[in-house]
Amino acid sequence: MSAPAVAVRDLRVQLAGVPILTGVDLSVAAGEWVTVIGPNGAGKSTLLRAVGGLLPTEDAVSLFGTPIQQLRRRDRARVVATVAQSPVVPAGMSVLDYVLLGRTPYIAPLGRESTADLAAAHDVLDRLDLTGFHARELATLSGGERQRVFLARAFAQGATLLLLDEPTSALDIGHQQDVLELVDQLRRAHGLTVVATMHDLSIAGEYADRLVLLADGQVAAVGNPREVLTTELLARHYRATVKVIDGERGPLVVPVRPASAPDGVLGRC
Ligand SMILES: Nc1ncnc2c1ncn2[C@@H]1O[C@H](COP(=O)(O)OP(=O)(O)OP(=O)(O)O)[C@@H](O)[C@H]1O
Repeated sequence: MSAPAVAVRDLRVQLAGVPILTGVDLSVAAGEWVTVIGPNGAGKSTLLRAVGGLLPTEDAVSLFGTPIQQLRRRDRARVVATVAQSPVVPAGMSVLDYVLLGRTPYIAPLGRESTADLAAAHDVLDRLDLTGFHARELATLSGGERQRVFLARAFAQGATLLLLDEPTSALDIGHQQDVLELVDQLRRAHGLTVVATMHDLSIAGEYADRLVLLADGQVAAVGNPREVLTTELLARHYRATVKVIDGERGPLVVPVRPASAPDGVLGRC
């Protein structure tokens, strides 16, 4: 049997001396789409950063059977592409140059991008509805346009594992669907594995094979969307009053105004 795309065993992460993740286990099969959900501060982004090799994790994280700390930077970039929640935008950089950063693992040190690299960059820009944006300075784009450029860079990287931290948070409903359908098409066409985080629970359930509910730095539930998106689990871990409706592609989660404000509601604002 082949190694899972992602294997996380007893992952513990402390930041500034504070335990953020405490004993997280997660296994994601090659080709699978897993979305991590959970309330603010649960540790979702931290988990993605650890899986992407952006935090020291000793031997707790392996990608396709190799402990991530053993992968050299260039090799790791061919395996895993990460779209962070708020990537740093280099000052003065054009959209095309930013997307071409995704081709770095394929360009020789001190070399220049090839025609194939340029074609790959233009192709992803077209697919993400960004034709004509290549010469624009990244900093001048709207939030949603910029978010699609961040995704374009990750797609251009041609990695087999995509880590997407709230990839559609700035997108209008149409572009949300376009982007997630594109991720799913790429996944099916190229056997990509996707690990995402999302706050929109209905969308999370419509696209993911499995959901992982993270709460207080621990896995509180894992399973298919119907198993995880239940009124009980969402009330317990989000302190939210919701209705869960049976949708064609998975459960749809609708927030409903509680009969009275739950205890501590002001403390959450
Ligand atoms: N560098 C850091 N130093 C100290 N604490 C940190 C650091 N980075 C994150 N944290 C804390 O770790 C906890 C988890 O953060 P994380 O960003 O992983 O949560 P999240 O589940 O992605 O939250 P959200 O849904 O709000 O994006 C939070 O309490 C956050 O304040």
